[in-house]
Amino acid sequence: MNLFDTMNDADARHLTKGIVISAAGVTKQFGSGTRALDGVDVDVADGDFVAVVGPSGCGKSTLLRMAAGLEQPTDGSVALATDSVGFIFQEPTLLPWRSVRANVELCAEIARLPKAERRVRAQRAIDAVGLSGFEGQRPRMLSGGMKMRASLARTLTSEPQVMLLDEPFGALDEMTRLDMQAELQRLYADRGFTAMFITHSVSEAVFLANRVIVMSARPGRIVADIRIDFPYPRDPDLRYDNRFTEHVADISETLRGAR
Ligand SMILES: Nc1ncnc2c1ncn2[C@@H]1O[C@H](COP(=O)(O)OP(=O)(O)OP(=O)(O)O)[C@@H](O)[C@H]1O
Repeated sequence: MNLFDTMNDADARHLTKGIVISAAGVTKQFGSGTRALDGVDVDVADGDFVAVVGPSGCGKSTLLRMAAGLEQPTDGSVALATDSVGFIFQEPTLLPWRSVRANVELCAEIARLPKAERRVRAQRAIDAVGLSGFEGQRPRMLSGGMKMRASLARTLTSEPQVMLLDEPFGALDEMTRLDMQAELQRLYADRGFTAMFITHSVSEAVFLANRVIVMSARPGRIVADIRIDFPYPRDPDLRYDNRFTEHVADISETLRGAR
């Protein structure tokens, strides 16, 4: 399906062809008086993998929540070209009374996919995130990392056109995190969804994204927008490539100046 077939009129007014997420002049002032974002302009093209890095509290989650329609800007506008969106929060948010399999099937169930199709997709996603053998477990039996894997599998099962990910791997141990990064970029290479991914890890951003956006301290503004041109799928050894470490050094330097 063409993304733009699903655009509603309000979105269409804001979006030019090929742009899936568009934030224009976005400012967010909370009722508490906190000004989280200040004049943010960003366009995410169809098929882009955009990572967003920035100091803690600079408004990254707020921007992502706006893209998902969970928050409204005080000024400016945010438009999304599709309602096929998967959101992965910092917390895995699994239903405790459901098994892993039943949790993973949930999005596909809500999307009313036939049961057999749900089963196949859920199993594929469970295998992809390394949870095979745990299908019958309840969430309380899982480690934090396994819960996050189940959450990722649940979102993958509905095969969203846009994935909005808010520090999904932040709670994982280093080895698991590297495995999940490898898995996510492989899935991205296979499925070609559009992604907006928030992280505090510059090397995670460079490994996953074809574009890294650096935000300033609150109120967040965009201070850099860097292309990362390594082809997908990416080999984990890319991390030892000089061009990779140069990107990490440049972005880290920009981040230091943005605090
Ligand atoms: N609903 C809310 N009401 C009031 N203030 C809020 C609300 N949501 C977020 N904030 C404030 O807005 C600012 C930006 O928050 P946000 O969570 O977007 O930042 P962030 O860059 O994602 O932070 P972190 O990297 O620490 O997760 C913070 O100061 C936060 O306390």
